[in-house]
Amino acid sequence: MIEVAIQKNIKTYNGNNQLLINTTFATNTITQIFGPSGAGKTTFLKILAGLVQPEQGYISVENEIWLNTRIQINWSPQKRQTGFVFQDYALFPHLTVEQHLLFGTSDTSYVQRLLAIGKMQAFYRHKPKFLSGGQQQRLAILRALSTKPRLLLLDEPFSALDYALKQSLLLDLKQLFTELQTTCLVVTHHPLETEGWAEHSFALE
Ligand SMILES: Nc1ncnc2c1ncn2[C@@H]1O[C@H](COP(=O)(O)OP(=O)(O)OP(=O)(O)O)[C@@H](O)[C@H]1O
Repeated sequence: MIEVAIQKNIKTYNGNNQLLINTTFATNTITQIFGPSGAGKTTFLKILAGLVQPEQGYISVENEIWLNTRIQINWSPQKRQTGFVFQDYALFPHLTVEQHLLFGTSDTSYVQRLLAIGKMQAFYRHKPKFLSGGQQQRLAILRALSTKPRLLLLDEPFSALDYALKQSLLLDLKQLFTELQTTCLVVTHHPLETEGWAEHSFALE
């Protein structure tokens, strides 16, 4: 189980606001997170990854305490080892597709498997600027999986994919998550897109 209780001041165009989240997530499952634009979905994922600090908070993952501001526990992003797919992908411009994946693992057969899951075998030597938007998005997902993360945080990860590609990717990802025992939190503007795939939903008001 993942337990979260956080309070974060967020700056909006019409002043300051508070992001208050107090909930639990089941591990080894997929939870979709939705809510209106500006509600704090991206900020929440970044807090879980350790990239943004809340004013007060507690995060535990399977009884490991990642954050407890009351007693100054705050694991670094490196120690939390989450996989993260950013909305803007954050790819490395100078690395090829294959090098992106080898950055996270030295297991070359796993790299081949990831390339197959993303239908990226033909592009393994390409750098990001020679990839389409959908190919870049798939690479961002594969890179996040290259480290076999326990917790995978996806921020609008399927927005650039066509229907057929998305369906086959969703199936393959679910199989991989089961094997790796990965817990996945996925932010989406289109809950219908991941309905049926995600086992749980969480609404951020
Ligand atoms: N590190 C930060 N510290 C304080 N406020 C922040 C920080 N990062 C973002 N914000 C503010 O928090 C609010 C929520 O932003 P966020 O990107 O998390 O929303 P969102 O729900 O993901 O939105 P969208 O659906 O449009 O992507 C915004 O008003 C933003 O300006």
